[in-house]
Amino acid sequence: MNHFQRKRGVLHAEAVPVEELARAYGTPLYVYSTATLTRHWKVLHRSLAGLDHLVCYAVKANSNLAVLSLFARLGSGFDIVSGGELYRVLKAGGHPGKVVFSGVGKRDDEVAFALESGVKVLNVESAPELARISIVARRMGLRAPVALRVNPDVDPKTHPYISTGLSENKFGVSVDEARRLYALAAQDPALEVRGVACHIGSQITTVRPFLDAIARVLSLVKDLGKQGIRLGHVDVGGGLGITYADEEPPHPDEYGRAIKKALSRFDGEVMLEPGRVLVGNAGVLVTRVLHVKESGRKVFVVVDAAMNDLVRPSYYDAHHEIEPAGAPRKDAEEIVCDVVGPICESSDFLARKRRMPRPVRGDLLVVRSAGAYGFAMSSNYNSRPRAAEVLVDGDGARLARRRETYADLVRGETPEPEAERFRTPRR
Ligand SMILES: Cc1ncc(COP(=O)(O)O)c(C=O)c1O
Ligand SMILES: N[C@@H](CCCC[NH3+])C(=O)O
Repeated sequence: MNHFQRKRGVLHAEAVPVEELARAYGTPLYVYSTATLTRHWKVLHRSLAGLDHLVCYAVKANSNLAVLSLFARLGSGFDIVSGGELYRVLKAGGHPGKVVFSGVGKRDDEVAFALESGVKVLNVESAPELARISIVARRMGLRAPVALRVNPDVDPKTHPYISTGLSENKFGVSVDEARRLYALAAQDPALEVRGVACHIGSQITTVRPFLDAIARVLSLVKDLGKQGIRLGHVDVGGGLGITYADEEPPHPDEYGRAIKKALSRFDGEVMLEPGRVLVGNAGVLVTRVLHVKESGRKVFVVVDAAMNDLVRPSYYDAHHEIEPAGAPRKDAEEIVCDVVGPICESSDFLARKRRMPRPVRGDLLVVRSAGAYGFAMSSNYNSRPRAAEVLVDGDGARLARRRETYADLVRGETPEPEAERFRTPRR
């Protein structure tokens, strides 16, 4: 369920017509719904009721401060993959004790920042990383709370770029290696073994791969218990898919209940790292039509949003529904077109071979399901300032991040006289 619905033919974000938001904030524009974000988080949280659990929202999906602060107020934890994400979570009022730090490569300064902030746990993805974290913690006179991210070698049947739980992927350690590393970590005074984590991929549309992964993780937990290594939590990662077109992923409630059942006998805390399922359908990208260009037999609808604003179609050939924000024009002919941006790459498209009523210059189009990995993956390519983001709440909206200005684009590019100069040390 999301709160982007048509009323009298006009698309609304909650009670606000999207056209009004575009007039007020300009395009391209990301619009998020507070009601949808809240509802999604609560549904997942409640589906695990009765189980000691923590929902750690995966910040990478949408790291807007207003979104993070909304989740923080709901009591959410956070899954981060960089020092920058930790900084954002803290700025947004997130509790460091509910933060899990994932990722295959953490710099020493990022590990130190996490340890001094008091994060809940660092998910460790290799033997050298475990050794390095131990060194940093020892230097700081601290014990680092760690979990190993196990790669359970199950096929999540998703796009290869976002599959992470196969042995050929760079993520995590095998179950066998985990056994060896837990034994090492348990002996290391600079490390405190807290739990185990796994994350098998993203946009997964059946429960089965999650359950297979959990079964493997639980068998590891049992074996370690026999060796006297008790794990206090199991983190099942994120990855639950959403409907972009005709996918039929399990409802978050069904997914939550399945996880709860699979882990009902586990005596400890269960953690989740959902990203897309919480924010994906809570956001849209609004863009204005610049031209309708006919070229031979092809029709290109040229809009003011581009691959720098939403890279998913170019990058994964991902499908996003696109529809007019206003009431459909009665006399408009149906066309098959490519919806493209102004960037000089042929891969700059938001949709290809898409059937829609022929728009005219100035019309607003809404790209659906853009709340996850939308703005978060945007860039300044072609020196395009990044779009504004607004958070709608009932019949109002507030700016969650202002549109970048041209000045923002060159900020940090120091003019020559003050430029920091690097000198090679004298030999
Ligand atoms: C370690 C980790 N946790 C959580 C997530 C969130 O995934 P999703 O947005 O598919 O829920 C990801 C991204 O796939 C991830 O790499
Ligand atoms: N960026 C991907 C998801 C990656 C998940 C991160 N581990 C997407 O847009 O679908």
